[in-house]
Amino acid sequence: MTASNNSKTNVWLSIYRLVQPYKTRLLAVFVISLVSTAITLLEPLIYREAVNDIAGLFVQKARNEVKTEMGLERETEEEPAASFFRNKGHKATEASGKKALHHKRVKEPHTKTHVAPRTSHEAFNTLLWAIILLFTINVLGLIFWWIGENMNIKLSATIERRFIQRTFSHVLKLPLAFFAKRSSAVLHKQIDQSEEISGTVTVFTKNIFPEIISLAGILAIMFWQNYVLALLALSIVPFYLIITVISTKKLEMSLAGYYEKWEEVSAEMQDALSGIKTVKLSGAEEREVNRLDKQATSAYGDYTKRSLLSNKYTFWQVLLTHIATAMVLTYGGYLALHHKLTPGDVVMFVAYLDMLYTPIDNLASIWAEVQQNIASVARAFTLLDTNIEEKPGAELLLHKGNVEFKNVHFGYTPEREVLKDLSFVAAPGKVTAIVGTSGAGKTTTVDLLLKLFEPQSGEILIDGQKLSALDAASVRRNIGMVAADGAIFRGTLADNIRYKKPEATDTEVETAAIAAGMQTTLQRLPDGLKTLVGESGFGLSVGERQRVQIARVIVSRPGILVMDEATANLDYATEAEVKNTIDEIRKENTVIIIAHRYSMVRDADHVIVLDAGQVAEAGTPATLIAKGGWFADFAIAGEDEYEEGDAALEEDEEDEEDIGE
Ligand SMILES: Nc1ncnc2c1ncn2[C@@H]1O[C@H](COP(=O)(O)OP(=O)(O)OP(=O)(O)O)[C@@H](O)[C@H]1O
Repeated sequence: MTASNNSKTNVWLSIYRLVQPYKTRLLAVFVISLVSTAITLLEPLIYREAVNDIAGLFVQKARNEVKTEMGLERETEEEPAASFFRNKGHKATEASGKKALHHKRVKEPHTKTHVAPRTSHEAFNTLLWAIILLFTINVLGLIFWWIGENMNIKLSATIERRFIQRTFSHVLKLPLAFFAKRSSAVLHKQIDQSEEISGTVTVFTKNIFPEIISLAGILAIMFWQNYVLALLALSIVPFYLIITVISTKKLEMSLAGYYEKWEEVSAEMQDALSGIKTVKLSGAEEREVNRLDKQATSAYGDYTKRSLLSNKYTFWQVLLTHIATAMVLTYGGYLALHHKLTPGDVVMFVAYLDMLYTPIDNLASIWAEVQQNIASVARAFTLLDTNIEEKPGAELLLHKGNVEFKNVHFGYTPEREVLKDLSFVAAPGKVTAIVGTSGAGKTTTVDLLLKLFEPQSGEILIDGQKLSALDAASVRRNIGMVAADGAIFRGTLADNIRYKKPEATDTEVETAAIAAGMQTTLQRLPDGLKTLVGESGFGLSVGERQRVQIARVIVSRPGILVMDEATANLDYATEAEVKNTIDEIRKENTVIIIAHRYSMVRDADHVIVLDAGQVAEAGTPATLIAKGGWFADFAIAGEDEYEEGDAALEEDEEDEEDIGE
């Protein structure tokens, strides 16, 4: 089996697993769709009876004319309407009753080669019954279609919902390294294949299986009625199937690239829209449009090529059906002229022929559609096939929160080691600061602590428990992380603050907000904590967004607090407020601070200076300043900046006082 066949089998297996819980409902949709399709198979049989009875009227007329010529008694004809009312049990006149009784005779049946004579009232009756039956069949078919369609819609919605839930929940559990290589827009499109999946599933129960069964029914009736005509009608089918198979294969081949290009187009748009401010400030609108245009032109090119190819095959398919109809009409007409077939049989055959190609046509187009859907559904299933690397482990039993890195080596890629033999301890009840040049590996260090990545060698311990053996979720529950780029979600400010601890009370949320220095923000907002914050925390300044994140961590009362550039966007006054909160927290917790600003680490208990993934200096701020190394320079530069900031702050306060006076 080739790789592509193998992956296709996997997709079908995955689809099967997905729909298995809905077997009974799928079966019900199938049976109802089958009834609504199968019921219409009776139509041509009714046409035949009606056409033959009307033809029988002419036979009767011809017979009477011959009898008149020969001087024999004519068979009396009755007014059709009178006959109808009589048959329906209405009171007819005594005379007409007697007349009817007199003419009551056994209806001679039509045979394959002979149309039996019919009186006007017999032909009228048949016509009337044919109309009633055709109407009833169509209405019943419509009712079954309606019921089936309603059931199908509900089932599709359930399958779509289950599929999107499964894929989304799986993707959320994937390790962070997985997301680093992918655009979120592409991922979003890959996850959202719900319509295609339900379309693929229900097309089987609603269309494919009922169409196949009706096809078998039509063939059986055709062969039963006249196998020569049936064979003639079918002589075209092999050619039709060859075209269908070729077209499906060719159209399918062009699909994978086509989908990839579309994902690129939407990723391109999302990138530009999410970075709209940068786009505008860089005057890059035109460039972005041109970039999109290039991607879109290529995607549309593929789309057009595919559609033109599809039209070409449709043309040949339809032409073949016309040829088949012409052949059946010619031979059927010939047989009818030679009294070897009744006109009703010919009409019936043409009607069945029409019905025969409809399911073949439908099956071909449905199959092409399924192939199309499968290609995109396969992309979603590849996501599901991506292994959840976050292995389950033991629950972290947090005691005091002692963090220890022991000879840790780590690299994002095998070629480059980012952390080299890193060892340090962050003790409980103390603030440990990690500083160093940009790219030294500070964020990587805390990402390893949060189990977002696994070290290649060495060990990380929390209260003596090996991180590698612990459950990632339980580790993250116990560590509060405030990052510079943390997200604000759509919802109220309070919802955002209790994101890590949904059960937090309103008072807890409010206390945390105040501890994070949000008092002024809350006074400014009309609804306070109930204020809705939009996408990406729209309506909040960068500093305010950072304070929300600090409050989020404070409310969750983590045993270990990690702040990665958490106060970078705060003014010195707010930073001082946050530091007071940290001072409170540090009494019982382990605090790790990563900062580029000296003011944030000057009161730390222990400082680690990282340089190219290694500890270059370590000790208290005072000892490191005394040593006169990198930290000493950092402190001097930081003090100057802090004093400037302080002076600016004092000036602002004085100005405000002046205005107040
Ligand atoms: N997902 C990633 N894939 C590959 N390399 C990465 C990834 N994330 C970071 N790096 C690289 O690892 C190195 C350390 O990055 P890290 O973010 O830990 O540095 P940092 O000290 O926190 O820097 P900064 O102070 O600028 O935030 C950098 O050279 C960076 O380019």
